[in-house]
Amino acid sequence: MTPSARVQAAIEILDGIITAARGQGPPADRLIAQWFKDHRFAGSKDKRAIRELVYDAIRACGPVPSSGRAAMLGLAEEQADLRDRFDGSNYGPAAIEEDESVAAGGIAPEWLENLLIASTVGEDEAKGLLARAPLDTRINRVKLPAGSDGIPEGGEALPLPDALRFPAGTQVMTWEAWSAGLIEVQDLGSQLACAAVGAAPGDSVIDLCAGAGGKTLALAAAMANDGTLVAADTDRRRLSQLPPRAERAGARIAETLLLDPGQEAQALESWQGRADHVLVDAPCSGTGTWRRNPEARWRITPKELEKLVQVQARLLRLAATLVKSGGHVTYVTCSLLDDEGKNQIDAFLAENPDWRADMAELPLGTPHGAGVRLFPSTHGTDGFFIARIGRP
Ligand SMILES: C[S@@+](CC[C@H](N)C(=O)[O-])C[C@H]1O[C@@H](n2cnc3c(N)ncnc32)[C@H](O)[C@@H]1O
Repeated sequence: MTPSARVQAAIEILDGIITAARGQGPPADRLIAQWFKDHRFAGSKDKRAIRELVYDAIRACGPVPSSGRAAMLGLAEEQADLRDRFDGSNYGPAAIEEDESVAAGGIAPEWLENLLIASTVGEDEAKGLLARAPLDTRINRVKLPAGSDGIPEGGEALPLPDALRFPAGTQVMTWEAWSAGLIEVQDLGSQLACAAVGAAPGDSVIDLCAGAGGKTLALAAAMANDGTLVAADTDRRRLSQLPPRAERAGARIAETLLLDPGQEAQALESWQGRADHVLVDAPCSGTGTWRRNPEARWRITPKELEKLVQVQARLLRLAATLVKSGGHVTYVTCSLLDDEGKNQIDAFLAENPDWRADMAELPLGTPHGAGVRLFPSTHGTDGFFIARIGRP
């Protein structure tokens, strides 16, 4: 493909991504993969260049652009030589007309930028949300006890002993060590969230929003496969991905529990006041994961955010009923918005003055309210809020 044809391909894909973002359609990655499937003439170099153009354009536009072409012209404001690709050549984009619509830059739609500012996220921290993420892994101590061989070479050591960082794009999933369950792909921020729980062998632990089990597997490893570990979620599809992952990782103690939305407490009735730890990795806007899903900032709406905040508050209160005296709830969101983090814990502690903030000591994190925040720019992780509170 010519360089201009690649730009036109990226414009077409961006059109699909913009439509999907407005109508809650498939994520960008899936739309890109579909385009490649439908256009088999694109070679591997074409694919790499097109993917890069698409993601660069998404990152370059704060608000949702009016079209893929407007988004690409927005990117051309940063990468001036891109304008030369609008040459009207065969399969290339038509020449640029005067007064054409050019998508606005910025970090995110204005309402979201305002919320980030109100949540004291600085300009550099906000920009860092759109950086490229490296590839972090966790050594699975269930299968690779300390001192054993088999740890992949070349990884950068990180402030958690089992965390190793590789460059973005490293194909870890093709490695024998991954197939054998010796390592897991997991952002350092997620690993820190699991460390904050403080789960130990023999404990009873509930991972209340387990999804496909990324954190469940880390908890099983921290518990050395000894104790009780319930992985609950309302999403059948995500939860169904957990048992095969647990099998590969040798996480024998993980048991799944599918919840009915709105009926979670009934399904967990037998757990009232019994758990040592409950992890609430709450559903959230995902402002901390824009490095991986930059188009997520075009998808979220104020109304959806409001609904998420309500669900988070409900799940936090449910979690509190499940822990025993002396037990802990660890509340985590991959968001930097205070409404989804600090304010949730502040409100809970105000309503429940007998509970106390009892944050675990972590090697990274900026104190924020009763917990800490992690920033891509400062800590090299996804953005997170993590707090741990204790029942008297
Ligand atoms: C941030 S994701 C969890 C990611 C997962 N813990 C991991 O480490 O891979 C939030 C999860 O909350 C789940 N969820 C949403 N509403 C829920 C509810 N009412 N009760 C339990 N889980 C819920 C979603 O299905 C989603 O899997």
